[in-house]
Amino acid sequence: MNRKLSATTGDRIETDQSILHFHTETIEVSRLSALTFFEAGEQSFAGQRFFWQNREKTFTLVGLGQAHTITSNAKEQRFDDVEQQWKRLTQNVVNDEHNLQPILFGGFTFDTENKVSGEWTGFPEAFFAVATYQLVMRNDQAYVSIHLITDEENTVDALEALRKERDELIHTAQVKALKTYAKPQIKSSYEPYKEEYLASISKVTSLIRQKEADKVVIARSLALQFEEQVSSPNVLSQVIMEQPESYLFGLEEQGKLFFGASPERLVKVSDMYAYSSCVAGSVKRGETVEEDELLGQGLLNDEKNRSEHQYVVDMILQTFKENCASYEIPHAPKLLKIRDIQHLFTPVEGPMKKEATILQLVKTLHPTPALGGVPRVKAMEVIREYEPMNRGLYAAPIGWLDAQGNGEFAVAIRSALLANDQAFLYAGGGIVADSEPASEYDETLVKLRPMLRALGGHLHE
Ligand SMILES: C=C(O[C@@H]1C=C(C(=O)O)C=C[C@H]1O)C(=O)O
Ligand SMILES: [Mg+2]
Repeated sequence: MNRKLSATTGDRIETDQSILHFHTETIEVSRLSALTFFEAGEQSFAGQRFFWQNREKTFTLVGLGQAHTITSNAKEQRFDDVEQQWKRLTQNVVNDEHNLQPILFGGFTFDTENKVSGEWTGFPEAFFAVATYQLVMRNDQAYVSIHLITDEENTVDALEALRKERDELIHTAQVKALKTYAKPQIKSSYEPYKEEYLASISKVTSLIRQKEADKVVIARSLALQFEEQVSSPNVLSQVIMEQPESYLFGLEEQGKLFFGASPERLVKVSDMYAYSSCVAGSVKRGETVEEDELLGQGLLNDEKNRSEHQYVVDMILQTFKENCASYEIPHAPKLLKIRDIQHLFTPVEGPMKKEATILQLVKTLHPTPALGGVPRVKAMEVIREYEPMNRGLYAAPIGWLDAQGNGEFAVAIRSALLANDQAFLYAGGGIVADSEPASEYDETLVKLRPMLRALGGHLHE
């Protein structure tokens, strides 16, 4: 049975342009797979969908269609811009006892000053959407909301049409057996600027030795050409099966799907309490338990990796000191082991100051030295000079927030952009004084592996 939980009708929102009404209505549904719900939108909403699941698998979010989009090209102001637009849009949305509010999902690009054209050309510096049909799965319960944001006064017919389509989508998702997809067939692959990448590691290392910077993260890409077009549900089904210990995300926009499986939390806010994580320093998994332990212990004691890690800890800690009333942080990193790789990991948390918000934390934290470098501005200049690509949403904040200020953003690493019958996979690593090109290259291969596997590849496995 689908139970009706809440309805707010006709909240007035005054924007600069017009008066918008934000209608939301939520029902509880008895059984639903998030992936089949995503798939149910294949006919009508391909290109306007999103998928999100947290690492703990306690919160899953799917969006079909766009009731409203918020974009910004305001450079450093894009975080404030999105925050203000979202506040204005939700100022009258009433929270119900189930805390099922409309959710805004999207991301901010890595670097607004990057002018390199390519697969990301035309993508806004911030892109967020409120779904027309929103599925939230929390604590084993599934809720489907419809959202209608319009300047029309009379919405009776429009809402009725949305309810009808909602029921059809749920029905399709519930009765359709989960498809098993064949892996995409790769026709060819290449590593753009491989030589330039290797040369840049030497150059950046020498810049660091000359004290021009302390740490700079340099990334590269891998391009795949498929035999035929690859669908979003296909690749999402692969990452859901293959990467259970990571944040899973997918965002369709401009006919492409940006997706990934990231182990790295940028920030989570729950009732004005903030959580972040320092993830930097890497080694592969071992073939045996013993080798895995040895590699892990080696990583914990490795000076080069500990220094990569410490820059991240120092910077995130500074942000918590400024934005939180107090904070907690362990004195030494632990190991974070995921399928293909192990990282040094230090969690940070603390109660936020009254004026702090999730998007202000995202703005202050991005890019952490795990993805940018130290000092930040210099590192960004070095990245622009030595990385001949545009990162787009790779290494950037991706996630969600609600109208109450709760939400979570991951760092969009272990990610790829799927564009019809092509894909671009991205990976990088933290360069410090004693980095070596060959081992950094190998580290990127390990980091490319999850997306490569999901896309039917098996290079270097
Ligand atoms: C840059 C990436 O990962 C980051 C760099 C790491 C490193 O250099 O050790 C480890 C984790 C991430 O913070 C990536 O996966 O592309
Ligand atoms: Mg590294």
